[in-house]
Amino acid sequence: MSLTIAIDGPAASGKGTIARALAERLGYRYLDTGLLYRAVGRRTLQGMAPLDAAEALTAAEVADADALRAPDVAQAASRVAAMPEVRAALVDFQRAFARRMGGAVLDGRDIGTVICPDADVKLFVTASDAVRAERRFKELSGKGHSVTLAEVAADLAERDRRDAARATAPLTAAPDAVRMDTSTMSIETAVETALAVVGDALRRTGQSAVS
Ligand SMILES: Nc1ncnc2c1ncn2[C@@H]1O[C@H](COP(=O)(O)OP(=O)(O)OP(=O)(O)O)[C@@H](O)[C@H]1O
Ligand SMILES: Nc1ccn([C@@H]2O[C@H](COP(=O)(O)O)[C@@H](O)[C@H]2O)c(=O)n1
Repeated sequence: MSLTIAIDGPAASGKGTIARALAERLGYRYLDTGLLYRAVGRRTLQGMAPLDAAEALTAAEVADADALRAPDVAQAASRVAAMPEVRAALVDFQRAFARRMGGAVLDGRDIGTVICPDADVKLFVTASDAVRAERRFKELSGKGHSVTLAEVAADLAERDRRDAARATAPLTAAPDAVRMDTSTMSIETAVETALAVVGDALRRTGQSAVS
């Protein structure tokens, strides 16, 4: 037996960093569900209509990950993510991924609330607005994007507002999620804190703890 781990939170809170590290330490598969919405958003920037599920998944697989990380793609992703038909088209793929044998870690905005409401572990990862903006600014500048800290902060604020306000699957913590504020945590501390929560779930379900 193995676990399904759902990690949600606002943009640049560090959930992907934690999710990837957990998947690596546990030998689970990892799905960054934001990439699905980014792929759909990118296609709309290219003048195409929002896609059906199969096309979205292909777009996420074939698109160059760095291109999907661009700030205009993030905004487009957040706009298409507010469309119920786009979300509906992506549900089955995400749920099937979570159910496959061998354990899975998924991160996004609605994993613990809508995609995997029965997940064994739910984390809701946050950090202060200033810390998130600083982290994303560093990341984008490091990849050669020409952005200012103020632009990055405005982008995050607009996406968070839209993601939390939409009617379908808004960004919110599941009532049973463990909240983690990573504002003052190093990456190592954040990963160890998440691993401790996973360790509790493994013991609860009679499985051996993470080594
Ligand atoms: N605890 C931390 N301390 C310092 N930097 C961090 C920490 N956690 C993550 N980062 C850095 O912050 C940036 C954003 O992290 P990450 O991509 O994990 O966020 P995210 O919540 O998955 O964002 P998004 O939803 O936009 O994909 C990355 O550059 C990452 O290396
Ligand atoms: N489960 C999810 C995942 C993402 N979104 C939307 O996609 C945008 C980009 O996501 P990142 O995690 O890559 O930043 C995000 O702002 C959301 O609008 C979503 O709705 N549900």
